[in-house]
Amino acid sequence: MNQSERVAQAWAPSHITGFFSIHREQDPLVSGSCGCGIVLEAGCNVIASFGGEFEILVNGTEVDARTTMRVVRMLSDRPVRVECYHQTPIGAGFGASAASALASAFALNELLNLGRSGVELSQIAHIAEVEEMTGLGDVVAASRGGVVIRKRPGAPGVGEIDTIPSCDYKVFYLVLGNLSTREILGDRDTVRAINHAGRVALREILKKPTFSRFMELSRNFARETGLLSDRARDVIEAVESVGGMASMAMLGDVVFAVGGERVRSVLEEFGDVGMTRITHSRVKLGSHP
Ligand SMILES: Nc1ncnc2c1ncn2[C@@H]1O[C@H](COP(=O)(O)OP(=O)(O)O)[C@@H](O)[C@H]1O
Ligand SMILES: CC(C)(COP(=O)(O)O)[C@@H](O)C(=O)O
Repeated sequence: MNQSERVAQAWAPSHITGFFSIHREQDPLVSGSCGCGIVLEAGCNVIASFGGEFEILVNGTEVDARTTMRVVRMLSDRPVRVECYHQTPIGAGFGASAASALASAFALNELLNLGRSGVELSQIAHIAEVEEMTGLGDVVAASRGGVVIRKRPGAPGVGEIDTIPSCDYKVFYLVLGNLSTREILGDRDTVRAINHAGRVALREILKKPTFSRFMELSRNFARETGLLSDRARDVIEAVESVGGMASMAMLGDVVFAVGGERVRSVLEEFGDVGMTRITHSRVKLGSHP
């Protein structure tokens, strides 16, 4: 196979944040977020190959994927084609931009024989997310897997994280609408509300790091920040009425829920229900079903 025919593949998990606080410094490596979230079996597959020009396709369509383009420019000075195939919705609080940035970094490292380490590549994806304001803590979490507590902000290898011991719970989700992370992170009043509620939630989860406590604190966070839409609140109450647990995926108008088939039935009354599960997998080479 000549070099121009080479391709490299990587996969990274998506991630839903339940609650967070924002920490922005001059240096993107020490910028990020604190909080807690769940890493998902559904993520993003990336195929990298050589091309006549720099090209990024997202689900088959050429788009202005600035976060991923930053990753490309940090790793390659020759034209490459990066194809991102998402297994979760985009712009809906699933950390899709982070998953694609991570998987792109790993695929390009393989394609170009760069010899970078996992932490170095994850830091490049984190920098791209922070500088494009499409995320703060998703890369850190997706680099670890499971239910990840971000105790101190910063890129992989810089921030401090821990985990909540958990099973790979089945996670249902209902997409009610999209939110722009960039817009929300740029709104001063919302950021102030997020930081206050996020600090309280982090303090509480560290006292009792259990999955049910995470879900309870996430729901309270969504209410206290004013980010929870009326419709999402109705959905969460309906899930809780059958003994399930639910909250809002940050930052998307999306409800995520756990609690078995009775929860799926309740959610189906409100619209099309997606399903994935928590995973302890993390970014890796190759594709992932
Ligand atoms: N490869 C990519 N795939 C999807 N979105 C991308 C990609 N690269 C950059 N983006 C940008 O990231 C945005 C989605 O990021 P965000 O609003 O944080 O939501 P989420 O990360 O939860 O999907 C997209 O609207 C797009 O502008
Ligand atoms: C919540 C958010 C700031 C954005 O998440 P998303 O919209 O999925 O990119 C996340 O990056 C985090 O730091 O927890």
